[in-house]
Formats: sequence, structure tokens, C-alpha cells
Amino acid sequence: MQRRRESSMHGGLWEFPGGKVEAGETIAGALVREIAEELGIGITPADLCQAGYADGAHLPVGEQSPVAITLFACRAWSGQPQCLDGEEIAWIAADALARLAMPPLDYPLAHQLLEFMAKEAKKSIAKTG
Ligand SMILES: Nc1nc2c([nH]c(=O)n2[C@H]2C[C@H](O)[C@@H](COP(=O)(O)OP(=O)(O)OP(=O)(O)O)O2)c(=O)[nH]1
Repeated sequence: MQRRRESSMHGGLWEFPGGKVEAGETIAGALVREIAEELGIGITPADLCQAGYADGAHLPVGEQSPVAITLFACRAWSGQPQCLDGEEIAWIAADALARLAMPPLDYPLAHQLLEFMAKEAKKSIAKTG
């Protein structure tokens, strides 16, 4: 997880690393670029698997935002993550994410990530068992 710069919108809160899709990019292509910029590691679209999605519909009426976030799990990368853009970065266990102070959409994403990981674990047990 990455803690946003104090001076930014949602400053000081923890979020999944990533960022906005630019014109002409795919969502996965934008994530490859953002992860290189923010963490200095190399990932490829082939290693990404969609793990969640959240938009204003996940928030209470009156708190809705125009932002939509797609969450990807990444199975492999090259290099060591460094904090190049935020205040700090940290590995956080998925079941502890909801206790972090995060922007609103990251809570439903953290919940979906737990469900995704549980499904993946079941698949892996079925394959080996
Ligand atoms: N992670 C997260 N971001 C949110 C939520 N709601 C919301 O408006 N945002 C905004 C904050 C940021 O402006 C934007 C995410 O884009 P970003 O990570 O590229 O952040 P940024 O604008 O500070 O960075 P940048 O374009 O300068 O690189 O979405 C939310 O619930 N979670």
C-alpha cells in the first residue's frame, strides 16, 4: 500500500498504488506505467488479473464521487518496490487493510481483494488436492 502525499487530495491516507488512465492507454497499460513511476518496479499486463472494481455506486448517497477504480492483482514483478511518489509504502496483510485510514473507494476494493484471494486459494487447493 502507498500513503498519499500530505499535500494531495485525500492526503496522508493509504491507497492501492496506481493512478489515472491517460488518453490512448488501456487500463492495464496505465497501471504498468503508474507502477513504474510510483514504485520503480516492472510489471506486464500478462501478470495482471482483475480483483475488484469500485465507483460512486459503492458509496452512500451524498458522498458519491465521479472516480471509478479497477483493482488488479499482480503475480510477478521485477525489481524492489521503492517509494518514489507517496509519503511511504508498506506491505499490509489483506485482512488488515480495512483498519487503515483510506479514501472511500479503497474500502470496498479491500473487501473485494479478500474475496478474490479466498477464491484463488480455493482454486489452488482444488488443483493440488
Ligand atoms: N484511491 C482513491 N482515489 C480517489 C478516491 N476518490 C477520489 O476522488 N480519488 C482521487 C484522488 C486522486 O485525485 C485520483 C487518483 O489518481 P492518482 O492516484 O493518479 O492521484 P493524483 O491525482 O494525486 O496523482 P497524479 O495524477 O498527480 O499522478 O482519484 C478514492 O476513493 N480512492
